[in-house]
Amino acid sequence: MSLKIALIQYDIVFGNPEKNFRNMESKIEETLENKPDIIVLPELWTTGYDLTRLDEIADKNGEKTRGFISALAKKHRVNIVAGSIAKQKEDKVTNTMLVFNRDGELVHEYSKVHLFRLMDEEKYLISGNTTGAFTLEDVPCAGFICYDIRFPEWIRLHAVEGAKVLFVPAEWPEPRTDHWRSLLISRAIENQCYVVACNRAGRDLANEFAGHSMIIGPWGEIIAESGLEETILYGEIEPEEVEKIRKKIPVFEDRRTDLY
Ligand SMILES: O=C(O)CCC(=O)C(=O)O
Repeated sequence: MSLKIALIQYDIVFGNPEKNFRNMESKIEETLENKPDIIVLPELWTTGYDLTRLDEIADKNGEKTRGFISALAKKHRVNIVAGSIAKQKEDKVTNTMLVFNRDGELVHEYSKVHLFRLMDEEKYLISGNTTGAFTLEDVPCAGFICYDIRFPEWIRLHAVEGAKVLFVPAEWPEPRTDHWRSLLISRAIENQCYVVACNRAGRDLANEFAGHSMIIGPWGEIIAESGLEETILYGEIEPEEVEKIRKKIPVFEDRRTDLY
């Protein structure tokens, strides 16, 4: 079974959830002519990195985003890996990924485990401590957020437990585009799985972002890759391929768990 993916490499309007919700609705609708099975959004797409105003603009209990994405997923019968949002619960804010199935049900919630100090995340957010694993279309998947991809041991845990597709929403800055590309390709090769990574486009007050959203296969091959600009990137994945690659080079069987 192949799955069609659409990645919305969106230029987030800084600190303006209302505009971002409006824009995202039309972007999601724009993907529909390609009949995607899964739509993927970038990190913190409702607010961008407007961290000093989170009191005002974070989504209280994630309710607004949940209602909005759930309705679109159900209406269009499409799975949506809804990037991440600043989710406020009592006085704490997390950088939280939400995943919805074609019935509009929330099937997964994951808060970024590794906070990125270079962008002051640890001053305004608290980290998550739950698994990235979930199932979509009967395929075992896992989700991580941006800086998380620098922690192969965290991602490995999920691959060992069976994840075949790794989703990565991000706001990755342009000066480290090489790191972004190399880390994503490495995570795909070493874990012998698909990597579906949706970065934002554009700039905010402090950073220009890298774009270069990517779909990478379990052999490390680039299935689709965008440039810097705002765009929608399309590609197809075949989760059964993962088993073939894992049989060809049985990395998981060859691990020396007696040593490490
Ligand atoms: O690790 C990096 O270089 C970028 C990470 C990042 O921008 C983030 O986690 O938001």
